[in-house]
Amino acid sequence: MASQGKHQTGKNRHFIQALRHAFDGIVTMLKEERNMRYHVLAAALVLLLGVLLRVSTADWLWLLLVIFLVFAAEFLNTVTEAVTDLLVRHQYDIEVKKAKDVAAGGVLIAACFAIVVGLIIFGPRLLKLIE
Ligand SMILES: Nc1ncnc2c1ncn2[C@@H]1O[C@H](COP(=O)(O)OP(=O)(O)OP(=O)(O)O)[C@@H](O)[C@H]1O
Repeated sequence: MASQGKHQTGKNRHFIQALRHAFDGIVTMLKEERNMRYHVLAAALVLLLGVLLRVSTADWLWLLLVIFLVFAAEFLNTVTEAVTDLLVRHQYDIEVKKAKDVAAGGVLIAACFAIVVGLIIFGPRLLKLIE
């Protein structure tokens, strides 16, 4: 394993080590990315609503799909920010702007898709409750 002091810089040697680093990545997202915490909160509310309104198995699959799409888009957004910040060290760069804006656009598209799916699944049920 390549290392700088006690810090690993090379490939993982076994599955558990890879798993630990992947877990570190998830913890970092939750600790350092405010938007990720909002996504987790929104996902928890969606799951609670799904349980309360007893949605069907097919609806659960859609809800889980959009939740994980938003999470994946946010992870890619953070990777883009980290790598581009490393490249330019906070200097303005038009290509960095493009990369960051596109990555943020990906999150926005995924979030809009999630809202549409949520409205289709929960909208009629919530309206029935109100009527
Ligand atoms: N080095 C740079 N060069 C050019 N534009 C930049 C640069 N850094 C940031 N920007 C612009 O600022 C916007 C916000 O930057 P960045 O995504 O780093 O901030 P953020 O608010 O921390 O994002 P998030 O809330 O997703 O973590 C980018 O979408 C981009 O338009």
